[in-house]
Amino acid sequence: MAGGFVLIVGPSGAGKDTLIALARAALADDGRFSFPERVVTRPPDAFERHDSVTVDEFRAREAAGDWALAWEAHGNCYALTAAARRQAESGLVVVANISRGSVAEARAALPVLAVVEITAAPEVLAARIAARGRDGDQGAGLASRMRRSDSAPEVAADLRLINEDAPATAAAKLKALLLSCIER
Ligand SMILES: Nc1ncnc2c1ncn2[C@@H]1O[C@H](COP(=O)(O)OP(=O)(O)O)[C@@H](O)[C@H]1O
Ligand SMILES: O=P(O)(O)OC[C@H]1O[C@H](OP(=O)(O)OP(=O)(O)O)[C@H](O)[C@@H]1O
Repeated sequence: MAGGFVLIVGPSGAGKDTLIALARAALADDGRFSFPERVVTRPPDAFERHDSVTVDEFRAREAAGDWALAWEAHGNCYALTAAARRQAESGLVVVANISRGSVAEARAALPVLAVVEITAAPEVLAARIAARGRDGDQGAGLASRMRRSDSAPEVAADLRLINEDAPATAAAKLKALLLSCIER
């Protein structure tokens, strides 16, 4: 089996973290998959398991070559680690959420098995972000996330999931795509 990344992208509120968490739970006993934590300069929260670091720590680790892919958005710095890349290179299917703007760079620099775009109608996104209530999800933060949805680049995705029904519906399709990566 050739390992590599399955990259999850889409606008704020589409359900990326939700579907990744459901797929991770469904595949928890399957050692062929990895769902590594991203490194983010955001305090720990209940919405996404991530490795929370300061900006200074992020920059120091960047200088040390610790990142496989890094980007900035919403006033935060984000990275996938070199350790995650080594997992992909050693044969695991590594599932991670990145920026739509980083897809081309990721395809050029990393072993990428598939890009999955999660989406939903703009009014659905706005309602979900407002209801989510994470720091930055209200007022100007909500407006900025919605503007970013509109201005994002077209994504060359291998699978597009419209997550407007129950989360389990799209999560089952994501799980099927992940298992198909193993069988290639
Ligand atoms: N299919 C769905 N139906 C209803 N609510 C959903 C669905 N998928 C996700 N949500 C909710 O929408 C909000 C945004 O989901 P989240 O996974 O944080 O999106 P993203 O990571 O793409 O920004 C969360 O509060 C989540 O519980
Ligand atoms: O360039 P974009 O495609 O707009 O994506 C920018 C960032 O936003 C999302 O992160 P985050 O989880 O912080 O935000 P979200 O939950 O509101 O999508 C996504 O995972 C990227 O890290």
